[in-house]
Amino acid sequence: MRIPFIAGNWKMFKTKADAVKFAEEFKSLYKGTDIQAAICAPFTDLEALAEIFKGTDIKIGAQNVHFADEGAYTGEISVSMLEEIGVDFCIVGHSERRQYFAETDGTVNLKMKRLLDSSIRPIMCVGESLEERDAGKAFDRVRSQLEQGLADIDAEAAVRIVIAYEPIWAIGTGRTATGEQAGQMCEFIRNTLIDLYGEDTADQVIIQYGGSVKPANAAEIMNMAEIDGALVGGASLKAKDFMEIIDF
Ligand SMILES: O=C[C@H](O)COP(=O)(O)O
Repeated sequence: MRIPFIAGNWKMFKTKADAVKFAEEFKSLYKGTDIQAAICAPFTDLEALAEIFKGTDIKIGAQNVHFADEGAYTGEISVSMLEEIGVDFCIVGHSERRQYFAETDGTVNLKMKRLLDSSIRPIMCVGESLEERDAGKAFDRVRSQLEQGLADIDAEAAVRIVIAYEPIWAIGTGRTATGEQAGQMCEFIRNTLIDLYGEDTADQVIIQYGGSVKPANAAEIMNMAEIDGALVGGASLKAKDFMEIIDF
């Protein structure tokens, strides 16, 4: 039985003061639902969010992590540093990190393995560009991201993974994939997971859709059979909008 999971990804928005304001408002709106909710915030906001959400079901997530335990990696953050402040989830391989920070399927795989060896659950992002979609290569691209990102990860670990399907052409553009397009790719992801791990394991993996999810289209997306949740960018920045998505 998969518990639906809706996570906000704040990207590089919100100072600590902004985060505290959001969290207090969101906590007052959040009445507890059957949906798991989380906010993936900038590193500098995480400790404050952990403190405010303590004792609630609202989880917190980071947006990136380094795969090494420690070392001379200026500007990086380790898994233990995140664990120490009570982080529950961590996004890995978001298309913006692939595009602007040279994240590759190889580094995604290293980060996935390091996180799966910790208490933090990874949210691994996959998705094709518009050129790939137009060239009929969307499914090949996503399959290759899954195969490489999940290389050498066994079924026992794989059940803790969240996969977020985020078509790059739908991120921040207002151009959402239709429920049918998103549902079709998420079904393909489930079938790929069946090939890699067998039905029992694949059945337990949460698959989210991300890309211009808003209160107005959340129900259409969430009602697709193989979509278990959403990774929400822009619309997670306002407590009321994010709550409306969770209450779809
Ligand atoms: O991680 C979230 C996605 O990049 C979607 O962002 P968006 O909802 O602003 O399109």
